[in-house]
Amino acid sequence: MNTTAGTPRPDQKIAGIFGALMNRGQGKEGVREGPNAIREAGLFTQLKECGIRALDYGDVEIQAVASDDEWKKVKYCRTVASGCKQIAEKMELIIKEHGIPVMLGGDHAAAIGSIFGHASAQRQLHPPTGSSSSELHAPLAVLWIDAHGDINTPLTTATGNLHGCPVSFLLHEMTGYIPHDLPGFDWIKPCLTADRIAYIGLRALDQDEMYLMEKLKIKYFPMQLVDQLGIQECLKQALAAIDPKGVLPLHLSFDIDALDPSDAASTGTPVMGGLTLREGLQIAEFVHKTGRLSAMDLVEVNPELGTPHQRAKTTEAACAIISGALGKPRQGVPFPPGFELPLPA
Ligand SMILES: NC(=[NH2+])NCCC[C@H](N)C(=O)O
Ligand SMILES: [Mn+2]
Ligand SMILES: [Mn+2]
Repeated sequence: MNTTAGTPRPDQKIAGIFGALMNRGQGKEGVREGPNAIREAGLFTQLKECGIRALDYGDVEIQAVASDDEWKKVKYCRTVASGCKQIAEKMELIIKEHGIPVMLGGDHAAAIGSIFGHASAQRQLHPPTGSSSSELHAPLAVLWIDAHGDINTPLTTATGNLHGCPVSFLLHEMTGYIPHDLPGFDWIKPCLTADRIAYIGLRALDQDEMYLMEKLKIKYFPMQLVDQLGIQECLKQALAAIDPKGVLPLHLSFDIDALDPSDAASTGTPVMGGLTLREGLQIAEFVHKTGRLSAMDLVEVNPELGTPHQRAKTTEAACAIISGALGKPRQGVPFPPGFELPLPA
């Protein structure tokens, strides 16, 4: 290894990486092994090689709440709710310590906690000015990369899986759709308006989700638009919609199933016809380039699914996307300012 590798770049915030061992937002247990599989695939080494500083904040264990019976159709709502609360606290801690939290999932229900925690921290850093719009939403915008909309409500979900519902808990416009007596979730308050979230990669919206997207005028770029416009144009338009002035801290919530199963098969709800890894990397790099990445999720890696080869590809893709979002240049290892290659004496 050459001596420039690992030279920390002082201009950069430290990434605070933690595992959210959430596996009750859907039925496949192995997704709680996602964070360790991503670590084992070499995430920290890769970051270090590029001079990107990162700290491992350990894991948030999800404690099973006793007698967590289904509420109507919804499965494990008390367990998911209490896990998300801990995740929110972890996010706040990392942001208070001036880091960029990177949540490794776990299933996407964990994003209820990560985005709520991110929003609370931003609110504390930038208290509302008293205007009605600043009261309404915390200063942040969310880019949601996914095959799915994850905007089902506890009443409309067909599967009862909360990983298909996180966005409905976060939007002010959805308040009326969240039942008051849903056990465990009394702590969660919406923290975003629908104009602050955009989606890329969609190809499996449920009927009610499609209705909500249209009704709330959410900006979304399904796969056919990615094909028609190209990923760069989708990114430009998505960010212009959620952050027209280009000033907001950004939360990148990346579900690995946004990628095509040929690049990321080890995930619980794969859908054909997805983003290429290269499009995924362009998303990560685009967000990095704004200089406003403030937190990210990389969720739904389930190393117990697929062949060993598919598992290796999926975890490698996850590492590459995280590294890209944190500033790894795709061409290789960067050299620090002032570096000169020694000549032979
Ligand atoms: N985060 C995910 N992979 N979500 C998949 C959701 C699938 C389906 N729409 C559901 O609500 O159950
Ligand atoms: Mn998904
Ligand atoms: Mn998702």
